[in-house]
Amino acid sequence: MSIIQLFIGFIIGTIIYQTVIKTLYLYYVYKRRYGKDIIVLFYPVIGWYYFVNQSFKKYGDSHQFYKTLIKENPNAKAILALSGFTNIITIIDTNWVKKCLTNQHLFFKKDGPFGFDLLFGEGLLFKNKQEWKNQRAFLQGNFHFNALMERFQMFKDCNLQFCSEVPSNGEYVKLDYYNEAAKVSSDIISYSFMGRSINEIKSNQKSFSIELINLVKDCFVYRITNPFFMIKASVFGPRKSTTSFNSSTEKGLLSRIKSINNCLYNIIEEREQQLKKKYKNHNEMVPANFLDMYLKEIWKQEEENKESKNKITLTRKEIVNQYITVIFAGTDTTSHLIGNILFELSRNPDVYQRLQKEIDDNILSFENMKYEDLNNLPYLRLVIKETQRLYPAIFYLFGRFMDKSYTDEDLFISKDLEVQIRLVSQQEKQSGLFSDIQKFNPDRYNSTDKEDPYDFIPFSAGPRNCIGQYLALIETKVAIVYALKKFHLKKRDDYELKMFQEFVYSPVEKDLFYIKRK
Ligand code: HEM
Repeated sequence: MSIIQLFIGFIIGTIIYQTVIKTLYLYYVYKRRYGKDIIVLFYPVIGWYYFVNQSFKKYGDSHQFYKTLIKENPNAKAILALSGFTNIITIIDTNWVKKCLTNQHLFFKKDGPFGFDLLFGEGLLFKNKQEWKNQRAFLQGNFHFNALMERFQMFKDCNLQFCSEVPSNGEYVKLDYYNEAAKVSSDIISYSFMGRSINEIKSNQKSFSIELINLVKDCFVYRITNPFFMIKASVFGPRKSTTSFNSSTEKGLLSRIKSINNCLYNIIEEREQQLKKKYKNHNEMVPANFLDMYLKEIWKQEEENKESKNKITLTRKEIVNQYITVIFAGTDTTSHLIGNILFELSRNPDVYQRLQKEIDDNILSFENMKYEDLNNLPYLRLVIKETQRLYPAIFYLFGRFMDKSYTDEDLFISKDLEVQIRLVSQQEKQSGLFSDIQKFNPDRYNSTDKEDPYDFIPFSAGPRNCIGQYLALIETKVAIVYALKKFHLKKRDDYELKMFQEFVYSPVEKDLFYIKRK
């Protein structure tokens, strides 16, 4: 038997084991244990992305298929699915979700978009165990209220470019509001991390952060839609598959990744030289942004290393990957929240008027607005929450894996499964607070009925929740105050709302309302 025949035999054997033997065994174990509490789905080879597309074609909503499934099975605790070549359990039950999130240390991440190791490998989003803990502790301070308060003026400055092309002749126009908000979001994160000079850099002939976000989205879509890569990943694992047997599309993506990484290494090197000219040693240094904070730590480790031969633990790759991580995790998620709030205001005049009044009563002008003024906008807080309920940017956490199976009196998760944790569970079940689920009704959260805090957790929950959530909320509040102070919004009657999940779950049309300068 030749080597090629052996290789083909190995691939076929792996596929049969993954899709038939392992799958049937898992379904037997779960059905025996939980019966109807577990929904079973089969998407062999083509993967769930095919059904997402089918759902979009049929209902204009890529998630309608799942929403209906959960509504029709209100007591289901989880969905067990073979997607492509992977067996996945999607946890729906609120208590089970709580158990998974409070025991985050038992789960780890090992899969992500094409090239995720090169883009995020050393970043917070994909680190695990002790390394994740160290990074989280190192970064945390930058996302606390005090640190955000210091950057408040920069948050305001970045907003001045929002819808700057709207003419001053008083005419209503349509724009891609999501893209407008994305420019603001990515600038806020880039300036916080790198300082303002990042704006001058271009990669692949496009603005740096826009190229970065597009590249990560392209890598995401490629990972979940390309059968060639799906087969490769199930045989060699997602890391190795990125760099072996590359197709021309993969080579194109790799070259864009290389050029983004080169740009970032150059920025770091330049800044390092500036700092070393300005300061004699690390103790003198006053970091102006996240990059400086990292460079100070590297400098410190290098100085200590000279004397004590300690290992240098912080690398320049970590800085590059961390920047890509926060830009990616924080841009589209926040800009979609802002865009969706404005869209809902445009078509809910009562909510719009009430919020406009709250803002006008409490904030005299955008220019003089102070950080503390944001605390006087309780209705805006409800509007944000209701928008996140109707348009959850993220439906599921990144897939988690385990070293050993989890078992307690009520929950069993086999280590042979990839675990997806669903962040939206209550609303499809149509009970209590959520009886009118399609309606945009911020007041539902004013109700005395108690919701379980784990029913809806747009920023996730537990120790591995979103590190940027306060930044996102402050940025959103500033953006909404700016929009309502400077512009009028008007409903568009001729649109059809269609929702699709790429990285974030978002409207397909991006110019869903009219806007006019005040
Ligand atoms: C509305 C806006 C946002 C939403 C809905 C959101 C949602 C989330 C969710 C659900 C997770 C958990 C992911 C997982 O465990 O698989 C997460 C993690 C994360 N988010 Fe956000 N996020 C938002 C804004 C931001 C911003 C503005 C930043 C940074 C500037 C950010 C940075 C991160 C990072 C670094 C993680 C990984 C945390 C860790 O693993 O310890 N996010 N986010």
